Amino acid sequence: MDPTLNPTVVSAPGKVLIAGGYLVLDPAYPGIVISTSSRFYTVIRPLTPSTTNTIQVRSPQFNASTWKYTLASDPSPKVDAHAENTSKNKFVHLALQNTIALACEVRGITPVLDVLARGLDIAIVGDNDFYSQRAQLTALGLPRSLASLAQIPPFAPQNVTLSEVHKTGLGSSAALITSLVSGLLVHLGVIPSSALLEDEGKDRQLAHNLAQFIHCLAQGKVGSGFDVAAAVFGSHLYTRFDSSVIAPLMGDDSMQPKSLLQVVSPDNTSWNYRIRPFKLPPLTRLMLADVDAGSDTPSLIGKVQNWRKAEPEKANAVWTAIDKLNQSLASTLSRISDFHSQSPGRYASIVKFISTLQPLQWTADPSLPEFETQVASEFHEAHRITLAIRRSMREMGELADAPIEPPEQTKMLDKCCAQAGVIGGGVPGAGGYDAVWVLMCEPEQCWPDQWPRERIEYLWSNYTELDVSPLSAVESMAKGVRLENIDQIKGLKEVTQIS
Ligand SMILES: Nc1ncnc2c1ncn2[C@@H]1O[C@H](COP(=O)(O)OP(=O)(O)OP(=O)(O)O)[C@@H](O)[C@H]1O
Ligand SMILES: C[C@@](O)(CCOP(=O)(O)O)CC(=O)O
Repeated sequence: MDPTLNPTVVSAPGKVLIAGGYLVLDPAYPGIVISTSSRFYTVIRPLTPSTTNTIQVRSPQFNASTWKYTLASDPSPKVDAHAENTSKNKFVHLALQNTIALACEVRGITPVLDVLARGLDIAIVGDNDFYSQRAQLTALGLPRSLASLAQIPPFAPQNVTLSEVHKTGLGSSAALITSLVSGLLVHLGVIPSSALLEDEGKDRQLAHNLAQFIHCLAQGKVGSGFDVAAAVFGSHLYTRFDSSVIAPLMGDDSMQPKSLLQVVSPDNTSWNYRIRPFKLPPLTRLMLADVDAGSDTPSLIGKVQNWRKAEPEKANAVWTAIDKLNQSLASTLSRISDFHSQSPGRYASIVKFISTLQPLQWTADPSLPEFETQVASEFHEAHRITLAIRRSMREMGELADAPIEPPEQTKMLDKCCAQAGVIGGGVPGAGGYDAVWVLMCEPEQCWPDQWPRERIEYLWSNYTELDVSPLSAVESMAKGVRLENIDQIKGLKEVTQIS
């Protein structure tokens, strides 16, 4: 098969941290991270016309976004950006440099040079959700609704450069790095393509460790890493790794690590992150919105860290209490999923029943049979815990003088969480004014205008105190990074073909 027609295509999902913001920076506390159906795609083919050792990277959704590089291999593999590139892309450059260096270490330089003999064309695109679609919707004269988002063509051009784009907080850089690094690992023969069809295994861990390190290097800091972990493994309960594992590669000579493999190897026991299985309960739906106010995440993190240093005892007490709630949320949602496994039919009918009732009424009917009462009570418990988490996060915000859930967001979230069929909601990740998440029942059928998601859409589109725009993402059922067939992803072939 002609590799130009049959490119290597790898996708990786975005993320939403629904519980554990700030706490997850400390290995003592896990976070609940949900991976999204919105993904980044990397498409790798030989370059036409073929140019030995040249790598062309294109982001066709953006203006002036093509970067060219040359691989020099003497004395060791080095990727140099062409002087005529009109901008730099540190994330892409570091991903190329380090993934190629690893491939040379694992396979030897000759097989890698063989793959690069015709040069490489790499196209990178992200689903529309990663970038705000407000301007597109306005230009098309469409209201801000899920139906309108479905009318925007896939991988729509943003008509700006990458540095000007308005991101929505789904973790574009982590998904981009994960899909690019994993795509290269497959294309250069470091891992077999079948590795990305399985959910677990050492090759997936290798992709994680390498992507995690490159993402830290590109960001110039080591965060908790939950975004890269979600891009690789899908939704899960995340406990962070100790940053000392990548310290040897984070110094000044980081472009030329001595033995990259030794550090990123899945056999390196210093990688101590923990990934515990988790997914949202069946017949529920996560809805996300981009709030056009914006917050500076590093400044929020700085304030929380300063407060923790200044008042360690109080901070530990607050964090212990929040962690207890976060863990109860995870176990309550998992118990709800177990009820579904026990009796999918009865589970479906109780979800339909509570979808039209406000949380207060879920457990009020004494005539419900025991199983249905138990399921409804667990849903109510999840509702109660999400409210308690929000209260505690607000308390932390007040103590640290950081607007983690600012009053405007509280007002809107309270309205969302009081709707019939809504389980809970919050400000994802570091919080602030950027975004909100809401979890609701999504029954198999419903009377017209009775879907919880329609109520939330209606509320958001008529909300005047904040500028709220829904995203189309739901939870990714396909877990983390995966191999794709270009013909099965709508619009991908057209947007990535070489013009
Ligand atoms: N489509 C793309 N093509 C190439 N590089 C991209 C693309 N999207 C993002 N990037 C890279 O990722 C960088 C943005 O990373 P940054 O860490 O600022 O975003 P982020 O925090 O992941 O954003 P968000 O969570 O809001 O999506 C860009 O400067 C660019 O280098
Ligand atoms: C505050 C923090 O815990 C979460 C930030 O999440 P987000 O980028 O706002 O989705 C930082 C981190 O985990 O790296």
